[in-house]
Amino acid sequence: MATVEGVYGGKRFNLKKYTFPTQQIPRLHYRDPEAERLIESGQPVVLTDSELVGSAYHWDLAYLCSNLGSGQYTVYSSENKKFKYYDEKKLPQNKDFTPPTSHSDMTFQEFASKLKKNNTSECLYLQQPLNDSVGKRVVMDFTNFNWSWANEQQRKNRWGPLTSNLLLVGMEGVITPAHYDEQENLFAQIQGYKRFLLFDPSQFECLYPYPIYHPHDRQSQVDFDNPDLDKFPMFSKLKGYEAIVGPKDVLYLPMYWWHQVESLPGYGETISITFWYKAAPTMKVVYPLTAGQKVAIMRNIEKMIAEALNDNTEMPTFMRTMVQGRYT
Ligand SMILES: CC1(C)c2ccccc2-c2ccc(C[C@@H](CC(=O)O)C(=O)C(=O)O)cc21
Ligand SMILES: [Zn+2]
Repeated sequence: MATVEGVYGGKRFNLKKYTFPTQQIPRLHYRDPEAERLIESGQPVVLTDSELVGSAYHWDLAYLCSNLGSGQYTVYSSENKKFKYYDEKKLPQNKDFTPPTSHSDMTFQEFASKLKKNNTSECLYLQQPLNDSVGKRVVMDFTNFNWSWANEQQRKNRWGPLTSNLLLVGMEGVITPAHYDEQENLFAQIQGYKRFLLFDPSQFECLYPYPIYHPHDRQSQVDFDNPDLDKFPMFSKLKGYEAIVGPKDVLYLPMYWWHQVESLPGYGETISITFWYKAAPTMKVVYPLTAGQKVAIMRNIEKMIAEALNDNTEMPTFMRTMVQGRYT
């Protein structure tokens, strides 16, 4: 895989080279009116100086080992550095699906010792909602997050309720392949560097997500390292954005925006915390519809058809019949 050298904030990074062009995401002080405008209009922006998780800037593997208690943590394991999320609830209706990663529960101490052994045959990614099983110092750090600013953003942008704070600890080099989420996300980086590749929701037609009933729903079918342009011709039209997110940075990642996230090698394990907010209930539909709203409409239609047919194997024929020679 070809790499290109990137310099950012005086640091050098080995960045994987892809076939599509990208441009930089703005990086602004969190109180900059332009930053507020971008968030308000659902555009990604890297925010500095927010101290959103300032009380956790001292979190490192050792501190978390001593203060996360002996609770069980979900640790994903992959043979190839890629962590393609899959929805376990959809496995029964997809008999021939083989999960690309496995996961097991272990204490944080067990996870940390595996990281130190770094027998890099196995790639590990800890992903765990922060809950009350953590030690009291971590609870203290959590309560001291900059909630007044986060709550202000939630109110001003009419986001729904905060649904979860995920603690993420990844081995350097792990990659979360391209997908979109249905929640607003304030992504706070504590340790290490993550490269975000971002794509506007209108790039849906270039990224070919799996069918809605597939365990990889919301993930792109395209292998970014070896795109099959016969199967996915529009991928050659893809245009993206990118940002390197380092310690103390917060990335506002708008709902429905596609993202691929790479824990950049050479700077140790990455520690991040996500703040996921449900979407605000759409009170009054305003036209023209946004690209994200059109994705939501497509999802609802796919769900309805799958439910009505009650047999996913009929979906391809049904969808083709509806569109071929009529809407093509
Ligand atoms: C890949 C992994 C560990 C995972 C496995 C199984 C179920 C869920 C998840 C999950 C959810 C969120 C992230 C964080 C981030 C990507 C990144 O930072 O790597 C991201 O996509 C986001 O913040 O929206 C990462 C993961
Ligand atoms: Zn995501």
